[in-house]
Amino acid sequence: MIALNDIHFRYKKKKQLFENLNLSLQPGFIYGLLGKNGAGKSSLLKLISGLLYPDSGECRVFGYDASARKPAMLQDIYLVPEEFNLPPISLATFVNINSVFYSKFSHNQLQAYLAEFELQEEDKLSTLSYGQKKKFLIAFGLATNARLLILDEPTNGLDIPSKSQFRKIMAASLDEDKIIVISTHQVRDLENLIDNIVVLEHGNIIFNQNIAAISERLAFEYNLAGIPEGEVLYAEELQGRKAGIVKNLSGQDSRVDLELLFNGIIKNAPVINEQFAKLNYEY
Ligand SMILES: Nc1ncnc2c1ncn2[C@@H]1O[C@H](COP(=O)(O)OP(=O)(O)OP(=O)(O)O)[C@@H](O)[C@H]1O
Repeated sequence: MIALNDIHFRYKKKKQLFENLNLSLQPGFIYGLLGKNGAGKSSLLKLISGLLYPDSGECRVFGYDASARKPAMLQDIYLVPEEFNLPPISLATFVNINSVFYSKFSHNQLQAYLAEFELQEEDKLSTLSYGQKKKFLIAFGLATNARLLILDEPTNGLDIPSKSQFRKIMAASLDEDKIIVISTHQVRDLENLIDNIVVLEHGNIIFNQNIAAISERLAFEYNLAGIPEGEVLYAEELQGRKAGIVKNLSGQDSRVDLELLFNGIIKNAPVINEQFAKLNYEY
């Protein structure tokens, strides 16, 4: 489990980014971390992986203090960053150098992922496109079998077939011990993949719910004509019509539209959160 307790953090000469931030992430789930540019997603991921230290509070990863960066913790974390510089060596050499840090690294799994992403081990990293480099890091990260896999904008640069391969591979790689955190702007890429949505805004967690609760409480409509105003929680123009989020009064689970949900949360989080107040109380 990962627990962030009362985290305070600011970059030098910048205003406070996180103040009293609390978050808990459980094994067996894929978390989607969403937020506008500058909301604090990458900073939060760096705090979790011990690359940034909180000014106060603590971040515990599988019982370890993340900022201590103990080897036992580090071998159980893999972060695929949004931006990276890879050395001009072959994929195979990169794997030989780096796999030793991960005691559960599987060369067989790596080969299967590389084949899926159509990458050759003898290719030089410097000759790969941005999307191919990203796919290589994702494949390497999965093959580490780290219990915490963090992916910052993983689908950025991936073509359409690679995005669906990515979703398939991610879903298949999750087991009850693993926590996968995916940060992205491309919310549609996470559809049918994530179990929980965490939305950050100006360093605050403004929404944190699981998909099952969302599909039970909210419904996503592409034509709001005829829906009583009191049931509409969020509306936006979509191809000349009004689309939006409504209260789910049908008793049936809805199909969650992550883009509408994200827009609704950013526009009016309290109204959306209100729908979950009873649910939280019940638990
Ligand atoms: N190294 C840094 N030094 C100073 N300020 C930083 C640094 N990195 C990020 N920030 C600031 O912290 C805030 C959060 O940035 P962060 O990169 O965590 O956001 P983000 O949600 O990942 O954004 P994006 O979606 O654009 O990648 C921003 O205001 C940013 O300017």
